[in-house]
Amino acid sequence: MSAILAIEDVTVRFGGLTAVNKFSMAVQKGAIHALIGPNGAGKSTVFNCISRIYQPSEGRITLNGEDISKLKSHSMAGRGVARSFQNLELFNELTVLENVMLGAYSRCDTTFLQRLTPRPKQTLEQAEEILESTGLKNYRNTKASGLDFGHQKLLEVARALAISPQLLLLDEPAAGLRSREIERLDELLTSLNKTKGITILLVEHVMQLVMSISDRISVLSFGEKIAEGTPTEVKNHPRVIEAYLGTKEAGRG
Ligand SMILES: Nc1ncnc2c1ncn2[C@@H]1O[C@H](COP(=O)(O)OP(=O)(O)OP(=O)(O)O)[C@@H](O)[C@H]1O
Repeated sequence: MSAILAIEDVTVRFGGLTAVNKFSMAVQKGAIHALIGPNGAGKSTVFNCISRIYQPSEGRITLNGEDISKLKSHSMAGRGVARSFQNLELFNELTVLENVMLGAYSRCDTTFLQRLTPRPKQTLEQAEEILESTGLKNYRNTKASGLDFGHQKLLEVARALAISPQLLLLDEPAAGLRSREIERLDELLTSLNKTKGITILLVEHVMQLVMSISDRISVLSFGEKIAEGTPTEVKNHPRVIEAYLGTKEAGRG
């Protein structure tokens, strides 16, 4: 395997606060990689650097070897990088199908005029296929606002799939989901990874999902990487136990 995404010595400062400090991580092509850590550890900040919403103060980020550190966020879709957001960003008054179809137009390899002239057949067929694979087919004509929360989270993933991504960035996809919904998300992400070869990087607090689907996990605490490895390695790492439970003593308990 080779790295699809490499983060090298990235530091992010907000005024006097160092939110991320010399953070490095490599996501291998075809892997499911999770970025975890306690609240305020710097996970979303790293995510926002990758999707080019934040500019690192120092360091380099490469995608398939290309330095993307200076690119604008809208050019990421054209490079096959899709992301879902922590807070749902759906078009509530549009149907499930329309939401997915619109997702396809965030791929910015077209001019504005071309985007105003849709390719209905191609986009419709692709959207139907995504609804089938994400289990949303029966909700095709339901407004996004009419879905329950679990299906809205699935729709957020479905919309990201509309650009046929090579790398899918998911920001807390399991937040607020019930156990059965987490299992469904687990099956979906595993299937997207195994059958479509999509590399997935997720930030997530729900350990049931992280430990089940991840090939590799990186752990941030106070902006610094404290551990990295397989789920088993990370779960038993003393610094991870300490970061989550507060003290080494608590970790042993
Ligand atoms: N735009 C910003 N301006 C100033 N400070 C920020 C900004 N974004 C994040 N921070 C700060 O950077 C630190 C890391 O925040 P970040 O949101 O990346 O953590 P996180 O690990 O994603 O947390 P959570 O799990 O709660 O979402 C925090 O102290 C946060 O307050």
